[in-house]
Amino acid sequence: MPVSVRRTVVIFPEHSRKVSVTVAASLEGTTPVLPGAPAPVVVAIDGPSGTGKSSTSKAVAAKLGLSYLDTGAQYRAITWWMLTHGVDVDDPAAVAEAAERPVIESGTDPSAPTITADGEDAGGPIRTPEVTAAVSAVSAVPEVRARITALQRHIADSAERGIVVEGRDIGTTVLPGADLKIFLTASPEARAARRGGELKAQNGQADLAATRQALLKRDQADSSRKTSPLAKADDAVEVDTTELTLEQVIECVVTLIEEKQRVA
Ligand SMILES: Nc1ncnc2c1ncn2[C@@H]1O[C@H](COP(=O)(O)OP(=O)(O)OP(=O)(O)O)[C@@H](O)[C@H]1O
Ligand SMILES: Nc1ccn([C@H]2C[C@H](O)[C@@H](COP(=O)(O)O)O2)c(=O)n1
Repeated sequence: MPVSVRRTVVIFPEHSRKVSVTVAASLEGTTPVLPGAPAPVVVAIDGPSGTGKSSTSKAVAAKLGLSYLDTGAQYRAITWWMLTHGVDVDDPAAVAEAAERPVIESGTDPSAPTITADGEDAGGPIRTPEVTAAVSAVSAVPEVRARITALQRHIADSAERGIVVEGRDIGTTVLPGADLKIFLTASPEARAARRGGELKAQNGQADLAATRQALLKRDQADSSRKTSPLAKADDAVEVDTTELTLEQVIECVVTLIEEKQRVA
């Protein structure tokens, strides 16, 4: 819950002038909004699996003092809840009927994002192969999308300093009025190699061909569903990350945001 704290903050250091302001800061450490701070900026980052959305969005948000929302984690959390509550995830009617039941909560600190379902930490279980295999089917159900989209808009509206929201349909559907829209891409080979690197670190081995197949299968399901499929918004900036390091992608997005803020 927000509390009021008095802090002395140097707003114009170049003039050695200290200005004392009363700022609202949350006990969880949310950065306060200061007079003269840039206007809140809303950034949508979309793209297929393994293009670097999460890594880039988290780092950019941390650098610029913005909130961060991983919308894929929300779809994974509702999928995990359904799998553990006996809902048949291959039956769209059963999924639709259960869509309102779990309470899904996201923590938006980019240095420690969290996700819970009915208060239970879902951060680990949502990354299991079972959830990954079922999430495209669950997230295709319109009732699930309506519920999660409303939650995402509420979180974005509440972000005082601005937010980086990453997913598949943020620029097209969730936040069509975002200040900046980025669409990340990369070749299937590059994406498989990146995911393969993660799997190797976890299990000591990785089957690159199978990883590539699984990525493409999920892309196909996410791009072909009827309700808000994975798609680039007409006004999104496309960044092909195939030949870029993660640091270069982060720098590119930070520069695009700063340019937007300068002209705003
Ligand atoms: N430009 C890059 N060069 C090399 N590796 C990268 C790059 N961008 C991201 N990675 C690595 O690729 C892996 C996948 O990145 P990340 O999870 O950010 O992708 P994503 O688009 O969010 O995927 P998903 O949609 O499946 O969650 C991570 O291990 C990350 O460190
Ligand atoms: N805005 C979004 C975000 C995610 N999804 C679905 C489709 C993905 O396959 C799945 C998991 O996302 P990831 O954790 O891999 O980013 O969630 C979606 O439909 N819309």
